[in-house]
Amino acid sequence: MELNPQQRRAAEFDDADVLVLAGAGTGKTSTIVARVAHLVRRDVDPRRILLLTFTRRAAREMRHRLGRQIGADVAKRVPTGTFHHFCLQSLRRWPEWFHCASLTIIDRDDQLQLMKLARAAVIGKDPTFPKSGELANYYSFARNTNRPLKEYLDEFTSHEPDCVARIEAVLKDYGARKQQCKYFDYDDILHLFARQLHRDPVVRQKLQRRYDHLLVDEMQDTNPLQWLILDGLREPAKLFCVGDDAQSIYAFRGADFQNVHAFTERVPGASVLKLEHNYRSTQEILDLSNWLLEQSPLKYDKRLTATRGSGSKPVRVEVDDDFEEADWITRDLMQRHEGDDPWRDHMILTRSAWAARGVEASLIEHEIPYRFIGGTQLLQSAHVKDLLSLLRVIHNPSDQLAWMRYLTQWPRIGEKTAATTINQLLTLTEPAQREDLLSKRFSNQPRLAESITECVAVWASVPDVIATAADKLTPLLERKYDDWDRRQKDFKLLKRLAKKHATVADFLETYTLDPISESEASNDDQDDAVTLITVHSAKGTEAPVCYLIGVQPGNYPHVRSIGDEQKEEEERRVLYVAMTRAKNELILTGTVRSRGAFVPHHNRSFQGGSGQPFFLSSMPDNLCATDLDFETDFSDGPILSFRRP
Ligand SMILES: Nc1ncnc2c1ncn2[C@@H]1O[C@H](COP(=O)(O)OP(=O)(O)OP(=O)(O)O)[C@@H](O)[C@H]1O
Repeated sequence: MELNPQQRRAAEFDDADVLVLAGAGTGKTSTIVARVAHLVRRDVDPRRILLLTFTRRAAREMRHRLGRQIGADVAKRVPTGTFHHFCLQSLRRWPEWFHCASLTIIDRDDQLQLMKLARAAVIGKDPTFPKSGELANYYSFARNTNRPLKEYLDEFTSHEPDCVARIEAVLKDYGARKQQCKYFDYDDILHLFARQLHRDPVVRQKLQRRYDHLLVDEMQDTNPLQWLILDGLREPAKLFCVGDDAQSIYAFRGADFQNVHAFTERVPGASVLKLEHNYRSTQEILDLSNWLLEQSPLKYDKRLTATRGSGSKPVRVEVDDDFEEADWITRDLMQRHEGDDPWRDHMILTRSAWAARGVEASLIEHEIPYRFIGGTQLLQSAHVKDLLSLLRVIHNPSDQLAWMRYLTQWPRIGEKTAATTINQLLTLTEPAQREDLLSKRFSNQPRLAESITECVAVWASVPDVIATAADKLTPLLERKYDDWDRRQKDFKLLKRLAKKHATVADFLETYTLDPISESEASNDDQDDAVTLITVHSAKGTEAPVCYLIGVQPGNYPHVRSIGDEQKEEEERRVLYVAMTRAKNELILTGTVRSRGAFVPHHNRSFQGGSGQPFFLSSMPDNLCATDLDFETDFSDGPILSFRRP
């Protein structure tokens, strides 16, 4: 692929720090990859180029593309990964710099468990007090935006001072519990790294000396904490950041627009370059996407033009309910497949895994191979967590949540017995002492201690550890879960994933940091499959044919965001990101029911009957074809069937 002059200028820009503002599909991934290749050809040591991406998937894709340009061996030497991955690796590599000898990364579920304990201890029973999920969000948001908790609570919540003080007390207790169990939640990783980087000049100097170039993808979705990390690492290293303000969809996690908008103020002398030619989509798809942005009160100053020229108009398909929507899509997919289109050319985009359950069921029913990215997370399933609890207690004997899960899954061990046992376990320092305690205390359950001993014996081989754990726990779990036949296949997936990891710690951490979905794991090596994907996971992806489901009032903008201008605006960008994934065909499906209100068939105009705002309600007719423009077939199944023009 030949770079265009704008892309080449960016890739080879050697004068200063640079921000590349790149619209959707304008080749930013291609440009970043070309930049790394350019630097390597200019004799920069690949190990001194740090490439930070938003997801593990994006990192894999970059490494793959880079391999094609400079050879896989050289590409492997370029440190490439997410901010979390990079920071965690640094903490592990130089624990003395960060004062963190051993740590266990906990996921959102564990975080909530721990928060529940803290809330119960400090507040007791008070249904009016914020729930654990809300408290965890406050905690995370304050840290990602790098604000003191009180300042954040005062500014962004409407709680009374007394309540703010109680929230602070719960979060303090949560912090103490974390420390006691040697837990690190997701945000601690960045926080600790950034804190040391800025507090300790020696650490800062050592880290700064390691890199000559910092390349950052999806700059618009970085948060203030991530900016602090970049700011601490730059100089003499040069920044090369690529972003698109119209694709910023992570404000809910603390992403900060200013990292793009205020770039030149923060990095004196930096240049801003633009990529404006879209290579992905046909002009009709871009016309609709451009129109959507133009409706915003924010000035995005963005009009994408298609280098590919004209194609077919996006299509709106209006359905009565989720079933009809699912049916319509599977039939359309099958029709296309019969016409020799491979499954992999099709992507179905959804707001959430929950919203896609109808479509997923229909794909299964019709035996259409699919991969769900962003769907049910493999490591979150109860039976998988049961198995992982065994690995976790060996990896970190202070891991109280894992002990609780591990012990209480055995018959006749309740939370009380488990809690007293855990208290005793925490006082012991040697593995043999713990195993001894467990085998004596639970002599009627010999497998409980045996499982630990046998896993420890094969600890050096991750696949063997998983196989042993699965073997020991299966008789137990078989009895616990009614649908064991369905569940046990996940253990096979775990064994397959295990092969990719050198240590159990790495295995546990990788998927806690960037969870993998059940179907993603099972269809990892299946080449020809439809992609079902949440819009938030879809950044950086594309497909010739994209179905965007649930395009209806109540979803765009989402009911929860209505009335909050910033959130509504983010919702617009979510829809924009979704639309701009399509290369040749974009199909928007949605129901005409909204909050129980039904719009009569002849009145269907995608506006819903409830008066809820809807981004497409004033869409000019010429931007989309509707399914009603095509032949209607009442003979079988769904009311509307669609024939491609
Ligand atoms: N110079 C070029 N010539 C031909 N095709 C190109 C060129 N640059 C990019 N492309 C193609 O355009 C498509 C989009 O490129 P890429 O994925 O790099 O875009 P992006 O800017 O990262 O997109 P987004 O931000 O929307 O995810 C890809 O299929 C890529 O191969």
